[in-house]
Amino acid sequence: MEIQAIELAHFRNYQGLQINFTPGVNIFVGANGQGKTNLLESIALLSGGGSHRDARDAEMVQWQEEYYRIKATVRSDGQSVALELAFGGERRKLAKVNGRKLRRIAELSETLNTVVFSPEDLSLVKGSPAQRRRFLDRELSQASPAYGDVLSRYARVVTQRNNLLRRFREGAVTAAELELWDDQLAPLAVELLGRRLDGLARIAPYARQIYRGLSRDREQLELTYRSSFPLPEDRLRWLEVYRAALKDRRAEEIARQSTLTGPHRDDLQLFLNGRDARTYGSQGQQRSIALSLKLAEIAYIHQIKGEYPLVLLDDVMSELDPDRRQQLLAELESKHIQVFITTTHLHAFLPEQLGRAGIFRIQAGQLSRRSE
Ligand SMILES: Nc1ncnc2c1ncn2[C@@H]1O[C@H](COP(=O)(O)OP(=O)(O)OP(=O)(O)O)[C@@H](O)[C@H]1O
Repeated sequence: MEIQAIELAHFRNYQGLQINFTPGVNIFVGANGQGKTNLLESIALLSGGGSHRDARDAEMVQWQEEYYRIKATVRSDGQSVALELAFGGERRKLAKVNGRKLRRIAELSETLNTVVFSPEDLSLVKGSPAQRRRFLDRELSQASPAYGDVLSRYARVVTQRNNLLRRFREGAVTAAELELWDDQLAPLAVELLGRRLDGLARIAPYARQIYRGLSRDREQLELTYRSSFPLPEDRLRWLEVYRAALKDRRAEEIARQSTLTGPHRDDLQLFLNGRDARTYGSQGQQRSIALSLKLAEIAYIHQIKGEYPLVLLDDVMSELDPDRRQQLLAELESKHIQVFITTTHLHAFLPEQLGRAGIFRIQAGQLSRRSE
C-alpha cells in the first residue's frame, strides 16, 4: 500500500497543504518544531488507530480553527482509494472511504496500515509492561479491527467494574451486582487473551528470525506471554479459571478498588539466550530487539493483508547507530515499502539513498520539495 497524495486543512500547524509523495522513501527534514512529526501524525491517523503520540483530536485542530480534515489518495490492493478523516464542527469525528461514511474510525485500517517507529519504541524492552501491551494491542488492532473492538469493550468493562468496586466499599453496591459485572468481564478477558496469544504466535517466529539476522546468528530471541493468572493448556477451561482467579482476589480488589487480574495486567516477556533481556540485555541488544519487534510487526501485517504497511520513522534515525540504521533502511527498501522519515539532518543517509528518496524541507508548516 502507498499514499500518493495528501491534503491537510487546519491540522496542527498546517493551515492548508497539498502534496504528492514518492512510492519509496520520503524524508521530512527541518529544524525542531517545524511540523515534521505533525505531518507524520496525519498519515498515522489515516490508519484508524489514533495519534501515535496519543494526542487528543481537539489538540490536533489548528489553534483558532474549528475542525481538521485529512484527505488522501491511497493505492491499496491494486486500487486507488480516497480516504478522508475529519474532526470538529457538528459531526465531531468522521471517516470516509471513497465518499462512503464508515461506521467506525478503526475501519480505516482495512484500507491503510501504518507501523510507527519512534524513540520510545527503542525503550520497549526496558519500559513498563503497559508499553509492551500497547505495542501488542496496536499491532493486533491494525491487523484486525475486531481485535480493537474487543479491547475497547474490555477496557470499558474494567473501568466500570473499578467504579463498582469503589462503590461496593462505600456500601452502595451488593456482592450480587459485582458478580454480574464478572459475567460481563470474563468472556471479554478470555477472548482478548485468545486473540493476543494467537497474534503473538504468528509474530514471534518473525521476530526470532529477524533478531537472529541482526545478531549474525549469535543470539536467540524468545517471546512469551505472561498472564496475570495461570493459563491451562485447554482454552475451554480459561473462563472458569479466570472466574476463580477473580473470586480469589475479591477481598484484595475491594481493598484496592481495582481489577487486579486480566489481560490489562499482563506482560510480554523477552528472553535472549534464555535470559530476561529486560534485566540482562545490553542497550544495544535491547535496541536490536525493539527493531526486530517492529520489523516483525511489518511482516505480520504483510502476512495478514498481503501488502506491506506504510512505515513511519519518527526521529529514530539519529537514535540508531549507523549499522542498525543501514540495516533498517536496506530492509525496508528491499521490500519496496513506502517509508516516511522525520529528521533534522540528512547526513544520516547515504548519497544513493538520498538520490532515490523524495525530500521535503519543512519550515513553519510550509513544505518545499527539493532534489539532492
Ligand atoms: N493544534 C496546533 N495548532 C497550531 N500549531 C500547532 C498545534 N499543535 C502543535 N503545533 C505546533 O507544531 C509545532 C511542532 O511540530 P512537530 O511536533 O511536528 O515538530 P517537529 O518538526 O517534528 O520537531 P522535532 O524535530 O522537535 O520533533 C510547534 O511549533 C507547535 O507549536
